[in-house]
Amino acid sequence: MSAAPQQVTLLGATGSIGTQTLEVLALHPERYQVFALAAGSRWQQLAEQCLQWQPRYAVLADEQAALSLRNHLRAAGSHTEVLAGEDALAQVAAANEVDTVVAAIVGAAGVRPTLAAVRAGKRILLANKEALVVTGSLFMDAVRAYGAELIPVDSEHSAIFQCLPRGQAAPCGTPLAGVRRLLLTASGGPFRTWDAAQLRAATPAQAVRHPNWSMGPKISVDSATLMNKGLELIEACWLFAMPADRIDVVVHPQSVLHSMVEYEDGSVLAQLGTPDMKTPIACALAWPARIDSGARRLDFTALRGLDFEAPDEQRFPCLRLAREAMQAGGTATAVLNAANEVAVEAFLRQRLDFPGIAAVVAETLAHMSAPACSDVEAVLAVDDEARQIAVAQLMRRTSS
Ligand SMILES: NC(=O)C1=CN([C@@H]2O[C@H](COP(=O)(O)OP(=O)(O)OC[C@H]3O[C@@H](n4cnc5c(N)ncnc54)[C@H](OP(=O)(O)O)[C@@H]3O)[C@@H](O)[C@H]2O)C=CC1
Ligand SMILES: CC(=O)[C@@H](O)[C@H](O)COP(=O)(O)O
Ligand SMILES: [Mn+2]
Repeated sequence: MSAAPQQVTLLGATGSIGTQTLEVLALHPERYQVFALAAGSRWQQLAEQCLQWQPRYAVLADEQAALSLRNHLRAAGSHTEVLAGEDALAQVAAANEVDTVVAAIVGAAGVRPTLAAVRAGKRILLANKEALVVTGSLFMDAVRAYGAELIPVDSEHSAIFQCLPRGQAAPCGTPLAGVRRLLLTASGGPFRTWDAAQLRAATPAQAVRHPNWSMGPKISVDSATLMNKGLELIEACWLFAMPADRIDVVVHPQSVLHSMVEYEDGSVLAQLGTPDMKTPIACALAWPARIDSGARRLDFTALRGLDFEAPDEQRFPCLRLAREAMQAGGTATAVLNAANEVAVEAFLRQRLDFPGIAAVVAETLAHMSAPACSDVEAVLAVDDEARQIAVAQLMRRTSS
């Protein structure tokens, strides 16, 4: 007898990870059913997805956009119930009927809905790295306390997860025995070979043109500054209970080798594949089983070589800032993330130049004490304060 299909809630359905998740789900209708689709405000995109997938619920954070979606779906004869607001995101993440929650909202906006899924003990497929960067130990404590299952979707963390002994990966709480260090690969982004003068003139259109991956605008800019690798270093610290000084970053411009685990005996295990997020998404969905992802297969005879080099923290200081924030502890990583979100948004709106992103993050960190917090709402209050300080730093820079 075949098992009943898993019920999936997809947070961030209209985004890059969200749409690629639906592509994978479409290959396996016997294994997965969509229970809820959720996004921020782009109701037309969500409407199309709802008409195709007929989920029980559709949720938009934006109330006005939810009204438009409700009217549209009613007129089209859809039975999908439309909900609005942050509480509704948490509701569909925690609903009893749901087995798996794909956490693919971008930024700290994903903290509360993702934690709702954690507290309901769901199987969580985590793309929303910022949720972990912001809440860190509170997030991992909740995973353990509520018996949730956490499977990484981020390509590097999926690679590490696959290279660790099966069944012993996150959330272990202590570094795995026998593991010496983790090696995170970085593409180096679109500006890998650019000098300081070129970086000062870099435009948003150039920054979002990633050499290997097709992704949303925020993470694409993070890749260009190397803040993405900084956020991933913090993400790896929490997921694999590794201190920051046992995680190295190595630039690998081809993005074919997605990260590595070095063991005490000198063995280094790596996971390889074409740069296509459908592979880690399918891996997380079916883990420990393996299913077709629809990704193009890796043709070794077509590879022109795999290159590796050290990251340049002079030109790309965000990686160092992230490592230092992790080592500082308290809520420093929440401050780093909040300032980065403000600065990236300003850069995308052409209100800040490219080097200004790292500068605003550094100045915000310097202006805050970043105390340790014992609950998530207190961390989110620090996030809020950091955003206000980052905006003040932005205004100071643009008025001088
Ligand atoms: N794209 C990729 O290849 C990878 C992404 N990730 C991570 O996955 C996450 C998503 O990235 P990506 O898909 O690129 O981002 P996108 O910008 O493409 O999509 C973001 C999604 O989040 C939704 N969203 C934004 N704000 C809110 C909100 N306040 N409440 C509810 N939903 C909201 C958007 O809805 P709307 O469309 O309505 O605005 C959209 O569905 C990020 O944390 C990123 O770092 C990790 C590895 C790879
Ligand atoms: C696909 C994925 O996981 C992204 O986080 C990707 O790694 C970004 O590439 P960079 O290595 O350039 O940050
Ligand atoms: Mn990644």
